[in-house]
Amino acid sequence: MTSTEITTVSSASAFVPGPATPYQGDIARYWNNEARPVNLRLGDVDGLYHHHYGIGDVDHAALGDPDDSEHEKKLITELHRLESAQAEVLLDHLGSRGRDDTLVDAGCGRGGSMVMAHQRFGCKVEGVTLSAKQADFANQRAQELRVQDHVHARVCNMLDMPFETGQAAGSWNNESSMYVDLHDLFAEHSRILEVGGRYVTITGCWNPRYGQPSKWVSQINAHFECNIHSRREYLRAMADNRLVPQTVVDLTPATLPYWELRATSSLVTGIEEAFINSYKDGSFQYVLIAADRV
Ligand SMILES: C[S@@+](CC[C@H](N)C(=O)[O-])C[C@H]1O[C@@H](n2cnc3c(N)ncnc32)[C@H](O)[C@@H]1O
Ligand SMILES: CC(C)=CCC/C(C)=C/COP(=O)(O)OP(=O)(O)O
Ligand SMILES: [Mg+2]
Repeated sequence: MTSTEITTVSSASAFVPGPATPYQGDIARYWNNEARPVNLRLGDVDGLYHHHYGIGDVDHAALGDPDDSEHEKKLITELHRLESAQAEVLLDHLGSRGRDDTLVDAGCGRGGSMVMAHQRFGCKVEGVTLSAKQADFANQRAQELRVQDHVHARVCNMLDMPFETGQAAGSWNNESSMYVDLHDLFAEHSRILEVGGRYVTITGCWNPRYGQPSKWVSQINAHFECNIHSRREYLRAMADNRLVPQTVVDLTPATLPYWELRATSSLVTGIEEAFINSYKDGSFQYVLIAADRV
């Protein structure tokens, strides 16, 4: 039996096809097995679980004295605040969306951004992830928050989503586009988005001005089993798929305080140095791109 013929059962959806490629099978396994305290402890702060990084200045007054017995707890709360601030900025770039709209979170993780989008716009939010564990987690959270009629995750390949052509008023990738071919990805977003719809991504990308992916970028790829694209590739693949950038923001200076704070916490994972060094040597950038579907 080939991998495409295999079917698996998940409580997130009755029948889901097996992974489209062996690589996607590896990524599904990766996220099914993921339980890093840096993600779970931060999510426990307010019940919004993120798998992305933070932006904004650190509130040193909120952190208080490092010798304080509550310091670690305050640090976790602060890191989480910066990660939620990142999601708010992504949602800002979706523009004003109505209650009757459908938004699509491609690579939705545990669903924190989906809940935030619903709370902001009142609309329906559909998420896709390769991981059954993440989809179940996101749907469980939606149920606990009583938003399950509006927020729903499913196990599905973002390159082949079960949405009608033009069904979505907005869609996004929050740190999930480094797992797929960008031409395939933007062709699919372009298909599901209505004309005039909005696409937003926040991503880490290598900087063409540096030349090639640096050793730090290669280290990040190996750590997460992903394939970071260049900034140039994003813009080219969008242009080829009727996605016209309206805003490009270099968030690198805004994310460095998050990383420097995280590097001092007990929840370090060992990847902090690669992010800090690559952001500082200019080989890697944290960017937001918002594009109009034309
Ligand atoms: C780093 S996490 C980001 C999660 C979420 N966007 C957030 O901000 O919390 C990457 C996500 O991309 C998803 N992913 C990777 N490749 C995918 C694919 N081909 N189709 C659907 N989801 C995919 C993973 O399952 C995971 O949920
Ligand atoms: C910007 C880039 C290159 C992102 C790669 C994708 C990724 C793994 C994001 C964070 O996930 P996470 O929140 O699970 O990671 P961590 O455990 O490090 O917090
Ligand atoms: Mg994290």
